[in-house]
Amino acid sequence: MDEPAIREQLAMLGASLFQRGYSVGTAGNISVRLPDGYLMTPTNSCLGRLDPARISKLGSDWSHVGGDKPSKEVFMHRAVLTARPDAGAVVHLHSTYATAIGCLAEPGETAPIPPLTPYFVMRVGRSLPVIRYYRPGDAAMESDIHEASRTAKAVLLANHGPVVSGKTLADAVAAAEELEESARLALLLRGTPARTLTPAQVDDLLETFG
Ligand SMILES: O=C(CO)COP(=O)(O)O
Ligand SMILES: [Zn+2]
Repeated sequence: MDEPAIREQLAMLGASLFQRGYSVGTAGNISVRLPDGYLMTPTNSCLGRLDPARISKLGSDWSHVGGDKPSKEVFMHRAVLTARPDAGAVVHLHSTYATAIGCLAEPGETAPIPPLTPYFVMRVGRSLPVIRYYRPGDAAMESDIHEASRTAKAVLLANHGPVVSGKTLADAVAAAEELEESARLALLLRGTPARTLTPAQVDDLLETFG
């Protein structure tokens, strides 16, 4: 896909996430890797009303080269895209159930959402590291997210929300949706003796689809 088509797709998927309640107000941001840099949603923009022509463009050195002023979370996106050379896009949301899990007093460090269903394992993977709270836009979060992203497709920012990568923008969006549904299941089943997938079943999924 060329850059104009990716801009259109970004606006279309942003609107789709917004319309279905995965993002409210001006929460969340999305980035896409390009051959000559990155596209990033503008700061304070609503994912439901992105103008393809005004989406921010950053050069390969992450400097702002076009469009509106980029998201304040450039450091968050840079952390993931530099740690994961295979990742083509990053979606950050404040989706309700994943964020709720990130607000638990003890969400756990690496597996705040258990492997309840195959698609969670296939889309998000084995681990979901929890990153300690940082103020939105704080450049200090970059090293923690970078380190965790070397081995995890997605991380959960405590008291803030998920950050999910994918090979393509469509993959990253699908993984963010799957993560939210799994968080919802995990909270629905909280306190109920649920059956999770076994380590062997998780291995089988990752060997087959990973
Ligand atoms: O989700 C957000 C902050 O974490 C939204 O910030 P931006 O509007 O700067 O992208
Ligand atoms: Zn945020």
